[in-house]
Amino acid sequence: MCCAPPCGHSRLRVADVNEEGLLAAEADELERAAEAALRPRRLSEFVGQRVVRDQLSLVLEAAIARRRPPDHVLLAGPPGLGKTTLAMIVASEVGAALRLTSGPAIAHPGDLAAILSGLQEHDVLFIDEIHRLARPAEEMLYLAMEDFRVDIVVGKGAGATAIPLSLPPFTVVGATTRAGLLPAPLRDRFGFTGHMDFYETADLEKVLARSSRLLGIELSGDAAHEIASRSRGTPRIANRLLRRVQDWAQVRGEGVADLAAAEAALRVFEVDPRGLDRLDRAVLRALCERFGGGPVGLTSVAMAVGEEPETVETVAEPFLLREGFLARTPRGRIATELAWRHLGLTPPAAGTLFD
Ligand SMILES: Nc1ncnc2c1ncn2[C@@H]1O[C@H](COP(=O)(O)OP(=O)(O)OP(=O)(O)O)[C@@H](O)[C@H]1O
Repeated sequence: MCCAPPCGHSRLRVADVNEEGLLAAEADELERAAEAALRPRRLSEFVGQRVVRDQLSLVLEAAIARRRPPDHVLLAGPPGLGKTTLAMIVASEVGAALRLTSGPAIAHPGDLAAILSGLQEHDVLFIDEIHRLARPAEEMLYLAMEDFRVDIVVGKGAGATAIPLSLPPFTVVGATTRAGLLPAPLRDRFGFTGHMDFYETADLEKVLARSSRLLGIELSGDAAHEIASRSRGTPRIANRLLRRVQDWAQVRGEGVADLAAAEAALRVFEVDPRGLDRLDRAVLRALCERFGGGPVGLTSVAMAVGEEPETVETVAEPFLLREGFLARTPRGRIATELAWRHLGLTPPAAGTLFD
């Protein structure tokens, strides 16, 4: 995605992007549109995450009864579990408008001041990747969240003055994949934190059943189970795999997403029976084959697979850790015996694995 306006990148610059870049941008856009079409709009349509759903439902019902905007909400958890979807649901359940931004898009406090001063009463401001807000913007946000006020600084140096601007009551919904990186003063300003966890296979089957109805594709129960169990506990992945199974069924199959179609499509897209994809296997292969099973630092692993450390840490690692393919130690990442065996490699002799 391009940066916020102050970065100076004009939209016309897109014309300079090579064909591959353009195709990638278009593919991203299509992917986002397909994802948006499958988003639940109300809390009652939101599958799974029972604890967070019950907690949020209470917070929202109480706010509606008091005719007040809900308390600020922080949603923490790995990517693709439904944080953006829940932020949209918060706005629609209380009948408010939703404004969207993200930590990296707010480079200067002035960017945040512009967003805050444009808010209307009861708006819901969604800040994705809130842990990536720059420190001065973060401090401005504390004041806005607590006192509904922002200080606009006019002038520079000794002559600078702060003009206080009152804001209408509003709700911040922050999303983070790295709750531990949020400074305590910011964390404390959220009245409710929802900790989102990976979904059970049965819940993902329900997500898939709903999505297949919306996509107008016939999905058999065993195909739904197969797709769900290879989706790494993540609805975004489940929906994405469903669309690839739909492609396969329509182009190579009989138009029905049955078990044979699901297995064939997942083979084409290199999603293995444990749900590991190319990046997961590349991480494990680098650990085992290049670093002898570790321990090795995140940056070295990321360089070995040609990805950003943050991508490896937030996209591949949570699943690999949870499934027991990887362990984190103070000295770095290590591949477990399961990882070696999954790749068809012989683990080092017992007792030497974690040395
Ligand atoms: N509980 C759910 N029920 C049905 N569909 C869901 C659910 N949670 C997520 N989805 C679907 O998964 C997709 C990804 O969800 P969403 O964008 O809200 O995730 P996210 O946690 O905000 O991800 P990121 O952190 O990467 O921004 C959406 O298309 C949405 O339709």
